[in-house]
Amino acid sequence: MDISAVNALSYEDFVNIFGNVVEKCPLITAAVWTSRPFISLNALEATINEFIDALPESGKEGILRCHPDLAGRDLHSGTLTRESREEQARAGMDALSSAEASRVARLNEEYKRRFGFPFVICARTTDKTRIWRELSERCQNARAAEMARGIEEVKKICRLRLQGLVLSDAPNKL
Ligand SMILES: NC(=O)N[C@H]1NC(=O)NC1=O
Repeated sequence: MDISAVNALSYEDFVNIFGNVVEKCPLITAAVWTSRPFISLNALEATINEFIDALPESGKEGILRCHPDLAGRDLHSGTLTRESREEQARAGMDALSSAEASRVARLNEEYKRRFGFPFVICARTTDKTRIWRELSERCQNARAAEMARGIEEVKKICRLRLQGLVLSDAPNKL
């Protein structure tokens, strides 16, 4: 689908197709629909990012809380969204040893206990080793820094999901 086809979508089709570019936050997609027509994929992405940036802290925390833990309950119970399942699988989260699974569960809980929202990282741009390292290191950050970093990771995830849905006229790099 190219950007002209995106602009021609009905509201319902737009939300059905793009409603999960930010995990479990179709409200964002519904809100940016009114900004069409988009001159490019980058413009659509920028509109989503601007909407996110304009949210109060509580809204940004809400976006982070909509994200499933890496190798967490949703993965084990098969209730991840298709996008999250594919992303987590690519980072090896579905093939952990029991020791690794226990470690990531413990680190996720420690992170959530400290910040009140889950650790979020763009799994498609990293790997298991870097996830371990980032999860440990980022746990030491200040809450405000982690809120900002988590939202930046959400935007990376969103960009890759958009690129999977819309033909871009220029090669986007993360
Ligand atoms: N917690 C977390 O980062 N989850 C997300 N990351 C990603 O790339 N896909 C996810 O499900």
